Amino acid sequence: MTATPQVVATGTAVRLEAVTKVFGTNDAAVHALKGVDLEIGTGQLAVVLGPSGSGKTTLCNIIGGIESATSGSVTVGGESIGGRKPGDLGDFRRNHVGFVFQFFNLIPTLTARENIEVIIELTGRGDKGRVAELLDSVGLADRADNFPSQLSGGEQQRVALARALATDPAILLADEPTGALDLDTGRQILALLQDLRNEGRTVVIITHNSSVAQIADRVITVVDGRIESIEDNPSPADAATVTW
Ligand SMILES: Nc1ncnc2c1ncn2[C@@H]1O[C@H](COP(=O)(O)OP(=O)(O)OP(=O)(O)O)[C@@H](O)[C@H]1O
Repeated sequence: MTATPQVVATGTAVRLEAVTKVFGTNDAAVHALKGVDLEIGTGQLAVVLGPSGSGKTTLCNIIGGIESATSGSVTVGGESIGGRKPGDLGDFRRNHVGFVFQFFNLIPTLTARENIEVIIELTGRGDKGRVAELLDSVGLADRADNFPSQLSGGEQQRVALARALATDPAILLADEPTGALDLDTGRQILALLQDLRNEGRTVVIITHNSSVAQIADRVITVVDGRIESIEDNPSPADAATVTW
């Protein structure tokens, strides 16, 4: 009798080849990425680690179509975006990517529900009838009518996560999602991100916190604009056990 084959990632969600990014020109040029090659599989949770200024956010922004690469090839969700300017990538972002940021970036004059609805209106993707379900999925069913100022940091990050999911993105990019949170609250956000990975979504977490790498399928370390290492972890830790 043959063993049942283990189902692993079925494709490539992100592929970067020889990607460079230079900000500014001549004497003022900053070489933020100096030839980056990497792959992230569909349904993987990848953590991009690196010290401050190493190029993590630049990498995240290029994957998400917020910045364009100076050179190299960038393929995300099957779309080749390497040579395209951010202004031409609106459809790409709407169709493929959800973003979560360190400081939540909620609109202060809108309630939790409205912060999600506005993204559905702006992108034309998602279903306003699912907003309550989205808030429930991040444990905030009873806070829909609260403004950001009435929510804790962790709760605001949950709203931001629900907002990112409203358009049903194939890839979720989270730049320092626990950076403004205490340990317990940060762990809860990591657990939600891990749940999304377990549901088959591709999740990329950018952080300088090496403890977060414990929950990753793939750990990509960036140093001084270059990939220092890419390591695969066959048995990622449960987010609830991670500490820092
Ligand atoms: N718009 C910009 N103009 C000029 N230089 C930039 C710009 N954005 C980033 N840089 C530079 O590119 C390099 C990489 O920055 P990046 O923000 O990607 O690093 P990071 O690893 O995310 O850092 P941190 O952890 O501190 O956020 C840094 O030297 C930074 O100063």
